Amino acid sequence: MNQAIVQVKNVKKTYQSGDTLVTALDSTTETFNKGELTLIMGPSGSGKTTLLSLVGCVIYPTSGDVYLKNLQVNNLSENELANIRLNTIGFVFQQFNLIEPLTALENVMQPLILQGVSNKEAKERALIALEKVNLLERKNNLPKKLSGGQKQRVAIARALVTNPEIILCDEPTASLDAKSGATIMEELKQLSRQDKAVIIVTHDLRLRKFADRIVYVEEGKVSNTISNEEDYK
Ligand SMILES: Nc1ncnc2c1ncn2[C@@H]1O[C@H](COP(=O)(O)OP(=O)(O)OP(=O)(O)O)[C@@H](O)[C@H]1O
Repeated sequence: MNQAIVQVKNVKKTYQSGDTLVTALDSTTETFNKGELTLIMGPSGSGKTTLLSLVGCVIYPTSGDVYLKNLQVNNLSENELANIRLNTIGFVFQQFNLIEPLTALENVMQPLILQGVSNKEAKERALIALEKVNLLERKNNLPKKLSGGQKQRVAIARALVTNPEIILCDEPTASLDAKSGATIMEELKQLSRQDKAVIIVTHDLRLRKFADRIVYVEEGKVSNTISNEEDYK
């Protein structure tokens, strides 16, 4: 049975935008499980990235609670949250966010160096992560010498090199052609099968067939959650 790893309970997030208070997310309760690939879908501006940011301990809720492995995290300090992010969560973004002057290998080593792992061990583990995404032969390339799909695979290797239990992705396939996007999704699906929670914000309807569960967000609220048995397969 899949085990709950992140729970948001009755969370609300508002932003002050000039004179207006924007409610990005309201009255939202949702559980995310290990061993599952979950998509967060919904119209533009509906609150998807806000939900992902709360799950990723990147922002604090205005009200409500966030639990990560049964630890209430919304009362923790910025530093404590930074530690949780470094040790428990891997992030993958649409724009890859690779460091341009560093090679693929050095990019993947970065989270480990931040964790205080020795250079030698960081290199060994980064090579294993690059191998997992079939990119070992490109290890010495700078990002500008990689295709979009290859850059995203480096970003995935960087996200998984610390062996995080949660992998969060914001539009990971949006900059990619259909074939590279499908490869990335296969790799993310495989990671979910290694007992990780993989949570992906996307507009791309084609990704539904990879999902175990789809959480639909509309106007700042979860409108529907579908367990993806046979619906889209
Ligand atoms: N830092 C911010 N300051 C002010 N308003 C914000 C901020 N971040 C998000 N919002 C607003 O909150 C609402 C939800 O934004 P969010 O980015 O979560 O939506 P989304 O569903 O991810 O949108 P998209 O699909 O277009 O990326 C929007 O109205 C947005 O303008």
